[in-house]
Amino acid sequence: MEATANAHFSGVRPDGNGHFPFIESVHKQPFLIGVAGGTASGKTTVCDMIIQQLHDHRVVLVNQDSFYRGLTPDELAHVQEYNFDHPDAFDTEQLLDCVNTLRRGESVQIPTYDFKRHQRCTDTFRKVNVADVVILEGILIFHDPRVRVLMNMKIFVDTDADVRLARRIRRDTVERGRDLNNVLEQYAKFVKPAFDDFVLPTKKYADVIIPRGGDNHVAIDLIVQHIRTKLGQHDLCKIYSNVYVIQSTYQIRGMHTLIRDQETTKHDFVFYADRLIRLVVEHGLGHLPFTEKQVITPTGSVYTGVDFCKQLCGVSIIRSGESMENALRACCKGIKIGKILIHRDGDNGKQLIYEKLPRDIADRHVLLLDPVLATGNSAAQAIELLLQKGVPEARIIFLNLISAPEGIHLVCKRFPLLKIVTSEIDAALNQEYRVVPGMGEFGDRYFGTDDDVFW
Ligand SMILES: Nc1ncnc2c1ncn2[C@@H]1O[C@H](COP(=O)(O)OP(=O)(O)O)[C@@H](O)[C@H]1O
Ligand SMILES: Nc1ccn([C@@H]2O[C@H](COP(=O)(O)O)[C@@H](O)[C@H]2O)c(=O)n1
Ligand SMILES: [Mg+2]
Repeated sequence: MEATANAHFSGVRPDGNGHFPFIESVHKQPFLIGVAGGTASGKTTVCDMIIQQLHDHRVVLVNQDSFYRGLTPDELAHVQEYNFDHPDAFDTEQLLDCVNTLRRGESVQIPTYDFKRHQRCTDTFRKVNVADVVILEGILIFHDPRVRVLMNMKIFVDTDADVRLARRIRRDTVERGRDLNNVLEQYAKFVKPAFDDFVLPTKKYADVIIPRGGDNHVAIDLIVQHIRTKLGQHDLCKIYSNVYVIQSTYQIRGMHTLIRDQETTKHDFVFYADRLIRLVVEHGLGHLPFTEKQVITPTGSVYTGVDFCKQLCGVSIIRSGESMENALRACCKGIKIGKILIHRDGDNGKQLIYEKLPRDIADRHVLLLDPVLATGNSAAQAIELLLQKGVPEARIIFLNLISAPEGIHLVCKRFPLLKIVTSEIDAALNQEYRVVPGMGEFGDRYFGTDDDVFW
């Protein structure tokens, strides 16, 4: 990408929330958790425990059972031959519709199912309102990739088959009015083979596997703690539409695990921090306006694409921000990069002591670089300076690896038009104003000036 002047801007306009239509708005919908596992493994019990512990959030439970297809008279006449454990027993299209409705923030009517009659209760629906967390639970809830892909977190409840069978016998004879012989026959003929063929193969999709279901309080506490952290991030993205957290993947979480580990060597820290920085920079560039452009390919065909925004520059907040310059240069050939040094002046705030910025900065989009957003004081001071230099607030994109909620509140309240692009939002600041869990002094670890480094 060239970083020369004279770019012309696209006709693409931000929507009412200031988003460009090509940017996906991740994390704005309810946090979706999938809970799968064999019959009577304790899925419902685990969900109830999670809901109880998340009492200060709006959580709704949607059971896959509600989407069982009602049996036709013919199927009903041969119910002993019907496989309720096969994926086709469920109306997954309807389940998908309901989940998507909830994701759009709308309430939905969920069907109710009668296990005694093997029928839908045609006149009874359960209204499920919009919530912070939606839990989808069912033996085959991970089976359809279209449903699976919507989940922010996937849990598999793993309970011994004998224990499950014992529970199933008790439940089906007591609650579902079944005869013991029929329960055993159905189990051998359908439930067990379908578990092996359809349920167990979905265990690999789980982020968390809970052995022993509801008895495993440690696992459930950890899951709830994780959901709370994620909801914190989630809430911030809902409050501030200008905060973008890059979509989390195992690769990204793996890189974060490495750079946050105090025992990671300087070499590895730099390597993985650089990879993450590159991702954040690329995501940040995706928020720049663009123009449509047609080119002729070597086959002589027309390819209609886009042309990058050319009026941009980087500004790093010294010293940590300088670690992000290489990634920006690698993405934007010849980009101008200015610098701002903010010196801590006692406990009462920050003092700017150095700035070197492109003279025409007011005409450019600015990518502000600092790997950690903690209190937000340095960032706010740097942003104030950019505004004084004539940079419109809406043309500033602040890129960082980790943001603390306190910093996000400060920056977003003061500068509502600016965008923040980050790779993770952490839990909070501690009493020393350090981000927790955080990753320590980024500059020291990156530039090797930390006395305690392990290498
Ligand atoms: N840890 C447990 N100890 C004893 N009984 C349990 C435990 N977990 C679940 N149960 C019982 O086993 C049956 C099945 O549990 P449930 O949570 O409904 O499983 P699932 O939703 O996976 O089918 C229920 O009757 C429930 O009360
Ligand atoms: N009419 C029906 C419908 C379903 N089943 C069985 O329910 C099981 C799933 O529910 P869990 O709470 O155990 O996850 C599944 O194994 C079906 O065999 C049924 O018996 N009758
Ligand atoms: Mg259940």
